[in-house]
Amino acid sequence: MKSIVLLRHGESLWNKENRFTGWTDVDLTEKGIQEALKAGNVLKEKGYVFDKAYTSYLKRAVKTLNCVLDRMDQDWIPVEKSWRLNEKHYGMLQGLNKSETAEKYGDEQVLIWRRSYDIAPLPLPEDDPRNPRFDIRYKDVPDKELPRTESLKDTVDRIIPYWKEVIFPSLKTSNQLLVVAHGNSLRGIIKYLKNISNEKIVHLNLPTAIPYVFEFNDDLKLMNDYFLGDPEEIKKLMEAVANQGKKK
Ligand SMILES: O=C(O)[C@H](O)COP(=O)(O)O
Repeated sequence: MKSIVLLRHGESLWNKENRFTGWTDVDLTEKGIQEALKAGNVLKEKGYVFDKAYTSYLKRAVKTLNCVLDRMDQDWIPVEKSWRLNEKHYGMLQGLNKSETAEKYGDEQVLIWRRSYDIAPLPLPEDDPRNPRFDIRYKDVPDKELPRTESLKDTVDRIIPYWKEVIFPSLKTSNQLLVVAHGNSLRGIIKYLKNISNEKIVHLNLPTAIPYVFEFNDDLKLMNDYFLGDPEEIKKLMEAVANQGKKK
């Protein structure tokens, strides 16, 4: 069986402060580093040997990947970074506290901004210094492809071509691949892989740094998917993520 392991980064500073992050490049907390190292231990214990890893341009994902590979003593494997694996762009919500935003606009509106398939938060103004066009790391990305906000659909539209053209085809010549990315960019990939409806995807909340394994047969057909960890604990972590967008 071939497998692709999807992993959300460990806790970031803004996860800890419960702020919308999106494309803001915040670092991991100490807890986030420990979570990433733990994920590395789990993958090592299960005997994973990755042929290649993929991650985003954001340091919380890059550093999580580095911690995982360090723990596995697989620091040497080829790694490809792509802006296409970045988190959903959260537009004008970036930096705001999620539960304060729920106090102001209501839980339901925040759920729409966080989890609906095709509704995006208000965009950053064109001249906002946070517009990715002013960030040197995106200098090779055509301006029209750089978001100032995104719905999950927009995220899927930029990520799935990369999945189909780069990540998935490399499974033909590999056995195990690792993708370290973000809560919503991974929700987009999972929606595509499992053909989850626009309505059902609202309820998927990914915990930080819990490996999610997708197994494929030799014809690259998806056979099985499961998290590595205690199901009860994972359920609680998922509920905690869902609750981050509610009033206190
Ligand atoms: O960008 C963010 O704020 C997080 O990475 C994901 O947040 P969410 O769970 O609120 O979508």
